Amino acid sequence: MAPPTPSPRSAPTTPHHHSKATPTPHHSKHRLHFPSPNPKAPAATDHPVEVIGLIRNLPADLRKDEDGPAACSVLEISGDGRSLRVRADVGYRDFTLDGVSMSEHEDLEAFYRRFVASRVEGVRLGAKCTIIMYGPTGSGKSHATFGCPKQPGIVYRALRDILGEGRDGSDGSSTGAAASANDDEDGGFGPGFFVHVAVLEIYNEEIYDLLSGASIGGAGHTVGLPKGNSTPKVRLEVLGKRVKNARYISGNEAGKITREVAKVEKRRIVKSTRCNERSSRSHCMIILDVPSVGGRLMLVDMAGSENIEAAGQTGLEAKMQTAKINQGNIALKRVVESIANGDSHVPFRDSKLTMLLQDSFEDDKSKILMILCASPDPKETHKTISTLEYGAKAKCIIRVTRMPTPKEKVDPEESSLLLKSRIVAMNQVMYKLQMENKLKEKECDDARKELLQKDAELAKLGARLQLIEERESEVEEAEINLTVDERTKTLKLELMKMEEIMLQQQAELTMLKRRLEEVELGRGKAGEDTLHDMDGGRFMKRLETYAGDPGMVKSMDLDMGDQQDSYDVKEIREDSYRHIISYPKQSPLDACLSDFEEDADSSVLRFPEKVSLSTVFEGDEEDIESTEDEVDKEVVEENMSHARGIGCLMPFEDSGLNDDHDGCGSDSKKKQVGAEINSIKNTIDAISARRTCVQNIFRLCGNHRELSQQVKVSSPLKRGNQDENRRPSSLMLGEEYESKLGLRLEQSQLAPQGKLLSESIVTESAVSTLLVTFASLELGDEQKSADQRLKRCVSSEPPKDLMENCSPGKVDADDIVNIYVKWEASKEISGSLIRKLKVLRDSTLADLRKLIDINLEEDNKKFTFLLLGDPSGAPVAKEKEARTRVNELPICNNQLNGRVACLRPVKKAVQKPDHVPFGSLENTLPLGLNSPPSQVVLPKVSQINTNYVTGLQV
Ligand SMILES: Nc1ncnc2c1ncn2[C@@H]1O[C@H](COP(=O)(O)OP(=O)(O)OP(=O)(O)O)[C@@H](O)[C@H]1O
Repeated sequence: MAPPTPSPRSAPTTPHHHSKATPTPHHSKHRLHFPSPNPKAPAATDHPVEVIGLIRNLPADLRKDEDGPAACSVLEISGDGRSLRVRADVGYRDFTLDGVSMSEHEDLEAFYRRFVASRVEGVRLGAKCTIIMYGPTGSGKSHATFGCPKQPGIVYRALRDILGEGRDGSDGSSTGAAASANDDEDGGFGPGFFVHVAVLEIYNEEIYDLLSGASIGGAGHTVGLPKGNSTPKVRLEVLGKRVKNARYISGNEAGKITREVAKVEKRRIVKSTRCNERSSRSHCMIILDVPSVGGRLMLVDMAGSENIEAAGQTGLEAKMQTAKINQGNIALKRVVESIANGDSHVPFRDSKLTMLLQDSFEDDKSKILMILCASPDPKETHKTISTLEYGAKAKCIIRVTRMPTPKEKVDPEESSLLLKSRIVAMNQVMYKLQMENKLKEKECDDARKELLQKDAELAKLGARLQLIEERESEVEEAEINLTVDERTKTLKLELMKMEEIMLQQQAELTMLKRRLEEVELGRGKAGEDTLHDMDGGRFMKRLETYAGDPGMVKSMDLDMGDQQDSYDVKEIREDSYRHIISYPKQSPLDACLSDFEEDADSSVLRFPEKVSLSTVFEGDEEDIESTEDEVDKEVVEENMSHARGIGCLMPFEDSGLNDDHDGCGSDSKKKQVGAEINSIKNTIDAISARRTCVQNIFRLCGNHRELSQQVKVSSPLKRGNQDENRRPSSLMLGEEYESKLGLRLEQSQLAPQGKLLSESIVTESAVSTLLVTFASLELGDEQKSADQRLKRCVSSEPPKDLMENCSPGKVDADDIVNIYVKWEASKEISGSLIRKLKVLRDSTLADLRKLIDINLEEDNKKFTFLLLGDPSGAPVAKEKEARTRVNELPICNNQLNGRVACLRPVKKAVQKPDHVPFGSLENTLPLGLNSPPSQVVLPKVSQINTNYVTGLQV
């Protein structure tokens, strides 16, 4: 027993009954165009494909088997007539279809009327129907489509039904030709209908127009049909789902159209096969349009779906042809299966046949009637089963009818529930939004509070900052005020101290002046009247005043230990500048002073810068030589000048000046003067130790310059408009000391003028020594004896020792060394020659320093000797200067008596006290040659002691 054939869930029992079926699990776009919003609601479905089984009768040869029993049909209708049972050797299979018709029981007319007429009627009314003849070769497809001479096929019957020619329908055995004849007789009855008929052939996947080129005649309304039958078929192109430029037969006469169609049907390619003597090798499609109502009927007679082996085709062309035929069949099978399975893709484009059938499957108004042709021959059982299986699947194709949209139809309950749910959802959303809003408001409040708190903190910080700034400003101001107060106090104290010092100095000066005046007055009474004419008398008084001042003695005693200075002075007293005091030839003292002044003036005129110091010379040898020559020349001139009035350190016997003083050069006088000089010299030696006391005197007096300045103001030596500031310091000193001493050497009291001028060699040191001696005599126990000796010296008898010391025989020219003083070359100083000095060979650098100090400005007095005289030479420590002799200095320009004293300035860091709001009190005492005598400035406070010491180095 064969297994039951699978049937659709709700297969229609009758071909005309369209029962509603539940949707199949296979949903495709072809079935679910408008899904129902409510799945519970029944869906309006439709079966677009009806499957009808058409079982031909057994071939005549099988029914009339003379040698054996007739073949038995393997097919039989079961059940309600819609199931077909296929019998096999081992069983059967039942296939439920929409209808089954067996030719042996029902002819074509009955079949048509039972299964097709209703469809055609629909087409006539405007429906669209596609009738597909499917089945293996020889199963009667063509026979059912076109009929036979006795029984017209479905095409002709449809034409008749549409055009009204087949109302009687009784002649079911009439063929196409017969029908055509009858039509001619009837003359047609469908004046209201008009049809277009096109006949196409699909062969080897090409579409041919069977009407094109066909010889069509008759009374039919034909369009574009050429006459003659020899014209080859025209191949058509497919444009979308339709063919392009297909010819058609138009008319309302069924007979005529039938005849024409019957003619062109003959043009189909047929071939005799083992299964079919006239097997169709192509698919034939007849399209009948009813344009007045829009109906369309498509009849498709498919080629046999046999396999190649079964078809008995041999050869490559035959196999290819069979393959092409099967391609259409297979494509249609796939389309049906895809639609039935609900696939998203339906392979309509796999073949030309399916392309033209696409509208039939997709159009909702289109119905498909699939007629499964089968043969009851037992040999064709497997084909029959295959065809039925295919039909059964096509029957499963359903199409969901259009359902109203939700807008068009809304279920009130559903709408209510939906609205309620929506309301609930909206309430929930609103509640959520409200909560979020509250949360946001809370956060906003917190942020606002935090912001306010931050603002408050910021305000506090600002206030605190302002307070701190105010406090800082107050503290700073207080500190500044305190500092200013402290500095003000300090400055006031310093100022007070300075004022006290100044007052004290002024008091001391006043006292000293008063003492000096008293001394001068005392001396004036006791001394010669001539001394009162000169300012030097006042100096005598001052010295006497000092001598009577116990405070002075006391202060002088404090400096008694400065033996080094006294030693130095002693060393240089005869080694420094040597000048011959010139005295007038005629009058004893006036002439002397006159000559002295003349000499001084001349010296000033001649030696503004180089009385004892030479002019600047460069380091070049030629310059040095020229400078040396110039210096020598000047020295000679100086000697010559001194020979005339003043003279220089020269041997007495060589001076030649003795001859110039006739009447004054007696031997007795000479001896007397020499003895006096010797005496003075001895006295100088004796009181050299008291020099410190004199220095203290000068210190108390301010300094010797001040005294000299005061003396010079009242000195008769100051005459005319000559600038005494230009005088050489040596001359000034000599003049000063002379004035201070009240030294008036009268001609009668001295040696003969000529002798004296030439032989009285009084150096500045000697004069200073005289002063020192005098002062010492005034101050010490030996004052009177010294005074007497000085009086003798200045009166008529010069000390013998002095004369001896100053004798020309004791000062040899070889003992004099010319010292060329120069600065060490540097960025600030060019290293040029400063002065030329003459010193004794035994002199030390300390002696030389004293001489240099006299001729240097105050600011340049700090220097260091360079022993080698070269800038690269080793500096000499100051404490070693007293032990270093000038001979150790380098020789200048190969001169045995020439030495170079190279000075390296000592840079002193002057720090001005920043807290002193006043200008510094500069010590601009006229130490230099160019300093104006009128400037009397107190020394710096911080350098008072130093300056005093420096001032005493003279
Ligand atoms: N119901 C029927 N009654 C009488 N003869 C029939 C019937 N069906 C088919 N035949 C005959 O069988 C032969 C084959 O039929 P037909 O050509 O229609 O087969 P087919 O399915 O079209 O084959 P193919 O696919 O090869 O064209 C024809 O000679 C035809 O006259």
